[in-house]
Amino acid sequence: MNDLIIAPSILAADLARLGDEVDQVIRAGADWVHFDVMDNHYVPNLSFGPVVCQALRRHGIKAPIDVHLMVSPVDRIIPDFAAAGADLISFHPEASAHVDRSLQLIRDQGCQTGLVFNPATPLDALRYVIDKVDLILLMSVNPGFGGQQFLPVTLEKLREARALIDAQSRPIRLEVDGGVGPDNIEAVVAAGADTVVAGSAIFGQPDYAAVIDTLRQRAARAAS
Ligand SMILES: O=C(CO)[C@@H](O)[C@H](O)COP(=O)(O)O
Repeated sequence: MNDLIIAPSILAADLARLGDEVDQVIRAGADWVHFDVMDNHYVPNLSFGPVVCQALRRHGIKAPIDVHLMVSPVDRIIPDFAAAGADLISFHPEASAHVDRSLQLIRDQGCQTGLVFNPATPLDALRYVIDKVDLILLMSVNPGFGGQQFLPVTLEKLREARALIDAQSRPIRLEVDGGVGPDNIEAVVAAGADTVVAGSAIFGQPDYAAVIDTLRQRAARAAS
């Protein structure tokens, strides 16, 4: 398995102290910053946009920023996030009229690409574009809110996505997002995830290093 990447979702951080929260969670051992963008249209909630991403870069955050667009349409905002310092930009195929074009647009801006699948969305869109995808993100909750319960059907879908990825000749990361924490990280990693988003499981604890350490230890059990 690839090295495990832990990407705390800043949606669950104390947003009044966002720069310090991100510094703290990266110092505590997190790998990426997961940046959830909600537009009150594709999902029934509103979060933050490129200016906040840029503010994190200006604050001095060097860790990769993994932008998850829960917006429709997607193309107009992609260059803004690339300019704001995103490293990877993911979107939902049903939110883009031209999935191939949106993936190419992300690449043209110098970022890595991700396609995101809601719990009830099949992986079909990958069939014709997998050669342009650097990361597959499986939602294990319906998107729009942090702090929801993990949907167990995701495990089967992770296995399906893992088989697809393993049949490719180039690396693609498999990320899971929603309701993931110490109680189920072993199961998601055993099912094929190599990149784990966790919001409330990390920011809801007083000691970020302790919870990230627990997540890594439990994930390692999947390999043994
Ligand atoms: O994209 C989303 C929700 O739409 C996620 O990134 C959640 O924000 C993860 O939060 P937890 O379920 O880990 O609290």
